[in-house]
Amino acid sequence: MSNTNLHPDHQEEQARVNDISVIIADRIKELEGRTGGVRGEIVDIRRNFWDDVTVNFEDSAETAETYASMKQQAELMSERERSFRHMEEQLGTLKRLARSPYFGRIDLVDDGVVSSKTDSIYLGIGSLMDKSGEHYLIYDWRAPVSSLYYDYGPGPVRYETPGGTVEGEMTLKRQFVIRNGVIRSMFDTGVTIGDELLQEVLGAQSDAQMKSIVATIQSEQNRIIRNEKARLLVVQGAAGSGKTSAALQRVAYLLYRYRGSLNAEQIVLFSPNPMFNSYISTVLPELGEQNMAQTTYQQYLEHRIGRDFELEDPFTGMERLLSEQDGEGNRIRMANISFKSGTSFMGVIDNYAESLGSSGIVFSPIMFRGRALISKEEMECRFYELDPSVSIPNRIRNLAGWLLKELTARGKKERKKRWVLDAIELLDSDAYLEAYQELKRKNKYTDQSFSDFDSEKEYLAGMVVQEKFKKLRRRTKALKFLDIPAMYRTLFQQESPKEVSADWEDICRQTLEQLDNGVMSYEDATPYLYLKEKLEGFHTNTTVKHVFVDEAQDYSAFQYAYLKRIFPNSRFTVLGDFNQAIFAYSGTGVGFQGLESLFGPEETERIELHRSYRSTRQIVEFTSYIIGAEHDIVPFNRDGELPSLSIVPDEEERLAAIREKLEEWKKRGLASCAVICKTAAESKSVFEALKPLIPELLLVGKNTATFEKGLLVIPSYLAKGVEFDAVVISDASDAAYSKESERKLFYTACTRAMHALHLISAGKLSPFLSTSGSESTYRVLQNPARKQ
Ligand SMILES: Nc1ncnc2c1ncn2[C@@H]1O[C@H](COP(=O)(O)OP(=O)(O)OP(=O)(O)O)[C@@H](O)[C@H]1O
Repeated sequence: MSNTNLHPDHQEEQARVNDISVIIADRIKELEGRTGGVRGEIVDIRRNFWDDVTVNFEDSAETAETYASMKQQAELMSERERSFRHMEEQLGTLKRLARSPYFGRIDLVDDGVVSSKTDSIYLGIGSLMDKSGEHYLIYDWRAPVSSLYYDYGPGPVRYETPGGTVEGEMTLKRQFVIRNGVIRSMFDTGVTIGDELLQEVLGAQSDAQMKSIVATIQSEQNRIIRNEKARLLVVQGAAGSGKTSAALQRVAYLLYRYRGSLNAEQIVLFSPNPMFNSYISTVLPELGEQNMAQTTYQQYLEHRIGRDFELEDPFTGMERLLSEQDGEGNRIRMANISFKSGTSFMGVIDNYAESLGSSGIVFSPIMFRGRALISKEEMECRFYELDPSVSIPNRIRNLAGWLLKELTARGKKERKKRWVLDAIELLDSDAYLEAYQELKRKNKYTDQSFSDFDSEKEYLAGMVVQEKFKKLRRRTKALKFLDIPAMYRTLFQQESPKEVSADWEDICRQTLEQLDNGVMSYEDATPYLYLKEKLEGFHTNTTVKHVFVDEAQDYSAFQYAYLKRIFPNSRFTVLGDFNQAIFAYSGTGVGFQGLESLFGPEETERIELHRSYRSTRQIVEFTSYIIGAEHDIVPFNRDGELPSLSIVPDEEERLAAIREKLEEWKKRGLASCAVICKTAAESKSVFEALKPLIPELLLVGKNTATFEKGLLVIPSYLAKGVEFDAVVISDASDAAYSKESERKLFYTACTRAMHALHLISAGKLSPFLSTSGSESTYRVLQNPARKQ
């Protein structure tokens, strides 16, 4: 990094930082005072709430007045609370600015201004005005003018503002690293922002949490962050090209740009696994914004259908496929997965659902005390009597209304039954007291003991039946009288729907077997939900305005079509890399690549990122060969050691080599080192063998909720999206990675390394390492690591 002492403007810039620091400190002091005052007011309002409200319920006029006065007090309190929250947010931003007020400066000469005065624009993570409130001392990085910093180097520039296009000349572009009020470094840059600063940022060690990249956003990333036109923004980017980073800064940008009309709860991010959620959780708060809603697609499925079935998660399916040998069973399973991932299966379900409009809906009888209180036949009869031109969900709702009425009527009949009389006798005295009070309130007590006894019994019988029927009513309201699992099953007992799949019969057999075991495989879950919603009505979420899908290559075309349907008012930003499409159901990323058809080309924009920032140049060159993309992926120019490979004779040596590497890296001070194994089973066995020798070793599994630094063993498919200082690929042999379907998995695993990558192979080497030309991208360590 350039030496700041040499920069001629250093003193002047430091003086400005000092001035700004004083202003920020004053503002903080003043705001803290005001915040304290508002806090006190809130405490007072809460404490005196009832003193300040005139409570009188004597007549309707008094009651209305009481409510009005309560409402007024409540409004006053929530207004105070709102301004308190706002001040707290401002305070948070000021405190962050105090540590590092800005990271960039651009000098602009506006072409349209006669005097051609140069404006110096300083960029930080929040804005700061001068005392008059008329001039910006610091511009928020998301302000329109700040875009110039990311998109241009010195020279002619243009940018859009709400008032139109502004053209001008950038005469200076300067970067700063300021920590605790002191300029650590500053330098003037050309077109690309801060190769020097980027070098430093990327060369640093990884963290348990992802960092914000606002100081070094690259122009191609800026296009993603500030895109406002596309209904569907598709980002295809190489591993480590900053897709997740761009997505998170985009959320921050949108929250700024649409402040007032968009809040964090209206943005949803689908992420690959729960651990990833923890990994990215600090980026937005660091930028002074709240986190968006985060979920995994699996969590969503579980929430919607987890009670109907044991839902297989994608990782279990993955583990099964990776561990299985090639064979007919596996071939059918692949055909099954691929068929259910496509939208043609959606068409099959549409046709099936339509046919259910005239016959075939399977109802579950409403059972009570071992008998059908309302039979399937009754429901069927009632349903198919309804006007067939009305949609199925509306007819179902109508049927539910009828069933609820029937439950009331049949409940009344039930009151005379022996079991009710028996239950009344077992009631406690509170129930009797309640009956007495209720009858008295309704003036049904006659003081004639016989009829009083009868009314009481009748009342209690009503109570008993009502209590028992509660569950039936609840289930009816939840439309549980529809037997969706049976209908989904029937779908696979049909004659082959026209030209759907040559493997239809095999697919049916395999699916039925699985359903009979009570397991819903991952590839069935969305189609099942789709059928369910076709019949019950779609659970759409109209409040969400932006959906982000990270690791977008892992979603099937079917899942995308479904997501579009449940978020009808939303724009979509999907970010993925078809070279990392490792799940069979993603059809090697077909759903992702064919996304244009979702909204049509007019509403879709596609941006490609070819530059990779995560790893050293050597690692990027090595990994690019694995997928034959050596000419497509451009490494950021950061040097490191060549990836290395140990060829070892046996398992024992393999473990010794892993241990040796981890110890070497630990000594070098690399804080996060991962041993990436192909499967969870292999991870467990490596972990168990090494744990006694390396006590701090951690095992990451699909349920691991937080991402931690340290020495980890992790299965390849869970390492998606995250990164480590150094990575050992525990088994780079032909036995582990040789099938074409495993190439992307191998690539994904290797691309997790930032600074160092080591591979170990016992036995024949994976063919993915022997692409012609790739030999020079790694070095083979001749001596196995084992120490005697
Ligand atoms: N403009 C940038 N400035 C600084 N760091 C960056 C920039 N862009 C990306 N990075 C860094 O590069 C690394 C990879 O970024 P990120 O995880 O967002 O990439 P990705 O495309 O989502 O990767 P993958 O697909 O492999 O999961 C991160 O450490 C991130 O901080």
